[in-house]
Amino acid sequence: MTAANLAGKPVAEALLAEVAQRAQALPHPPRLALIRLGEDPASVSYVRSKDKKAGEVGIQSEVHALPEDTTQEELLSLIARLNAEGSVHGILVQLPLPAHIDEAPVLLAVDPAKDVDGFHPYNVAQMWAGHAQLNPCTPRGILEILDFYGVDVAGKRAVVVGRSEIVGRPMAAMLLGRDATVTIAHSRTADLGAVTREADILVVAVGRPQFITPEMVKPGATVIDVGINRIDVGGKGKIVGDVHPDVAEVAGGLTPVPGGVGLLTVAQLMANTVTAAELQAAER
Ligand SMILES: Nc1nc(=O)c2c([nH]1)NC[C@@H]1CN(c3ccc(C(=O)N[C@@H](CCC(=O)O)C(=O)O)cc3)C=[N+]21
Repeated sequence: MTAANLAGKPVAEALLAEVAQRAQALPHPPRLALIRLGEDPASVSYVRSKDKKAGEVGIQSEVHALPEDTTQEELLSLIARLNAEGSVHGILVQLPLPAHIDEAPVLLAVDPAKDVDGFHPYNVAQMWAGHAQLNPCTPRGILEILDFYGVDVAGKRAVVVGRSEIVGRPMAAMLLGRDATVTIAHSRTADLGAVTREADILVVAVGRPQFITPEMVKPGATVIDVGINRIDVGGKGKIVGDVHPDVAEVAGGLTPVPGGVGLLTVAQLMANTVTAAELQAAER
């Protein structure tokens, strides 16, 4: 068997086309503020691609590139200013933040209505309660992939490997919201392979290259690879996922890396920005 390639591109294109239409229909163009501290190359590149994609779908974006040594107070005062600015609909603080910044108060400072990452504790609680308006981009984008390729979720066994606040935990909440039977596995899970082999839908977000091998996968399962690991292969940089390529021989469907989930993370950020703008327009 060889797994269907669950490519992100057609899914992202369909979502972005809908987003562009919704942006057009608004009284004012949606506006997204992207905040980044320091010059971490991955963060620079991610923020650049978000900024570029926004322009393509009619979202006005602005990058606030602050120095690495920006203080917590300075960052909080920028967020307060953007919260108060009525024409700004979405605010994203790129993670990870430098070590001297305390992340929790920063996420708490973003107006929940402008929290296009879905990381504010109010939005996290709404999500677990099953009625969030703004969901974290990566797991929400994964639901778009499942829907696009016709993968049923209700009643299925879903296993999420990884318990991060930005992927694993919200993914579990959203799969539960779609009536899956959900298990969260992690680095301390005993006999991980026995757990992952139960999965009809296996979502892997552990940040370890090629960690999931074929014998850990139920034949025919849908496997979603969230990993983006930059590794060195014979002196050349290469991006690989958390799932070993041989898994394609047992899985029913597999997302590629690159070209899979990452594309949906960015597309879903655009969707969340338009949703935030729509909700704020309705408030006035
Ligand atoms: N506040 C915040 N929100 C985020 O949403 C957020 C963040 N911080 N910090 C870092 C992670 C990572 N992330 C990705 C964005 C785009 C791709 C992406 O475009 N991937 C492409 C290209 C891969 C590449 O060349 O790097 C692909 O998978 O094909 C991946 C990952 C957003 N994140």
